[in-house]
Amino acid sequence: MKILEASQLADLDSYSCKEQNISSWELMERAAGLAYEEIKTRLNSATQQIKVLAGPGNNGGDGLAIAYFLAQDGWDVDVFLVNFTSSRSPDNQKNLVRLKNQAKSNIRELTEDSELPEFTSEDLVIDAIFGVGLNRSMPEFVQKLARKHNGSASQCICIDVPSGMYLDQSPGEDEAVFQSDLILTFQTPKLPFYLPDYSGVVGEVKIIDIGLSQKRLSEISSELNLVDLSLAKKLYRPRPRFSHKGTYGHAVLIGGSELMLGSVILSSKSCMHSGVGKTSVLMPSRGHSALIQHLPEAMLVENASEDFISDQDLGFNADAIGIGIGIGTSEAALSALGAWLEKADCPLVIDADALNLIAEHITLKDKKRLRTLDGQVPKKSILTPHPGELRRLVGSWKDDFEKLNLIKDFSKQFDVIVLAKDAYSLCVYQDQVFVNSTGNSGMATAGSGDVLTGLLTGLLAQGYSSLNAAVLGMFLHGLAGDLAAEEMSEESLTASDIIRYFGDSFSKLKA
Ligand SMILES: NC(=O)C1=CN([C@@H]2O[C@H](COP(=O)(O)OP(=O)(O)OC[C@H]3O[C@@H](n4cnc5c(N)ncnc54)[C@H](O)[C@@H]3O)[C@@H](O)[C@H]2O)[C@@H](O)CC1
Ligand SMILES: Nc1ncnc2c1ncn2[C@@H]1O[C@H](COP(=O)(O)OP(=O)(O)O)[C@@H](O)[C@H]1O
Ligand SMILES: [K+]
Repeated sequence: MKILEASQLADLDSYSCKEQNISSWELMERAAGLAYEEIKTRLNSATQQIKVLAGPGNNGGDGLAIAYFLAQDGWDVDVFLVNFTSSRSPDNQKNLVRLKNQAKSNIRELTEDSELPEFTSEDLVIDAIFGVGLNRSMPEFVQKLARKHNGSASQCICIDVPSGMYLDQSPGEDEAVFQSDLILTFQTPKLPFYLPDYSGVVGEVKIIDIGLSQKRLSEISSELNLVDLSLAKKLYRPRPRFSHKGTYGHAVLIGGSELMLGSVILSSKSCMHSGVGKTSVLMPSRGHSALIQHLPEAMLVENASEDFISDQDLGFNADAIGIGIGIGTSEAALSALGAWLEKADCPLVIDADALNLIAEHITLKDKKRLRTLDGQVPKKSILTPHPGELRRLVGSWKDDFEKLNLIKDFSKQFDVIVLAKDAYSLCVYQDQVFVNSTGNSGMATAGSGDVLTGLLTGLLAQGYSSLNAAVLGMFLHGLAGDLAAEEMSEESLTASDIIRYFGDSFSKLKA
């Protein structure tokens, strides 16, 4: 699903009105009507007091229409006109006149001199002050209002976006943003919903299809996408009936060191469950018997050392290699990694300590040059850093938008795919950004990343392009975690459980 910028949304909006031969007011009426239908299903207590906060723009226009519909249906509504300017958009003005004529709700004006309303646990607040039009700090009294609301026990439904949220930047340190329980957003998801900087204000998100032009939407080029089931289905390649294990590739997992052997076993198991034809494992020899015990399907590659990975020749052609899990940061690991990066002639997934070693050997002042691993990270490799590893690779960022730019720069510089793992992982290739929609906090448990690496390596070996393997694998991994959590709770979820739900996860792609 495309994620659009404010200017693209405005374009889509006006194109749709022309295409459908409706006025902008009629579109607002439709959007507000659909938002109201959703609000209605959530109104359960007759004692609930509804407070609509409406700004003077089109977001406020939505709010005034919603207030009108609520009052029509007999709800008590207090409407606060948050008048930070004396001008109103024409559609807002039209809705205000209609609301006044209806004479069923209490309308009060709030300006910077007004006493701000109280919010209690009985209140349902509908925040329609600013939508996607916010382009500078909210006026101080609106920020005070947001802080007062956020400090109360009232419920809040935000229309389109929480007031105070920017689509293209994080809030300043002292800037207030309305905390939402529910966001009813129009037509397309908005990027900040998925970024850690806004995590404190984003509640449940419901995307409302307001019937904007599908034709125009398909024409608008967007480099930002939310990876949902329909996108994942497009990437998935069904298995031909007449096929054999050679059809699905030979994956190799290279990982482990003295005390970190379980992670490679986990990752190999994940790979074997990805649909791959064969999985071979190169690991310290002291882990060999454990691997065969836990994963008899896997094949072992001889390894010269008991404790560290080596750069032993495989003796066959690998279709994909996943490297780095549990290798540690010793000289032995560094030298084996260097050798593998140099000789690998198949796509790679690079994870964990391999990333730390690479980060250490990027010249800090001039990230253009790799020193020890000089230019050796093969192009189109998938790098899967968690936030700590990412920081070591690309440097520090002041906010999520700067982080995204650093990742894009890094991806361009080394021509690699960066899968930045997080609550909503971001898969970035050059300027293209894929935001994952699956996953849950039950996956914040040791080994979940190892499972992802195995899955990605398996998909790569099956012939998916690096970008498609990364995007599809990221989605399937989170989906398996979600399905597992549904059955067994987030708390008791372990990384091994994620693998057990790969089957159900793949089934969703075929449904
Ligand atoms: N795009 C769409 O498809 C639709 C949009 N609609 C609504 O329209 C909203 C966008 O409306 P607007 O473009 O009128 O913008 P807003 O209602 O978000 O903001 C109003 C105006 O305030 C001004 N402004 C921005 N930051 C300010 C600040 N810090 N202090 C003072 N003034 C500031 C801007 O000029 C802006 O246009 C959407 O979020 C949505 O709620 C809906 O009515 C239906 C359809
Ligand atoms: N709160 C969360 N919501 C969704 N996914 C999460 C959450 N926390 C972690 N994950 C996912 O779990 C995995 C954790 O990876 P990582 O930190 O490398 O784990 P490990 O190193 O223990 O294997 C990533 O894919 C990440 O996206
Ligand atoms: K809003």
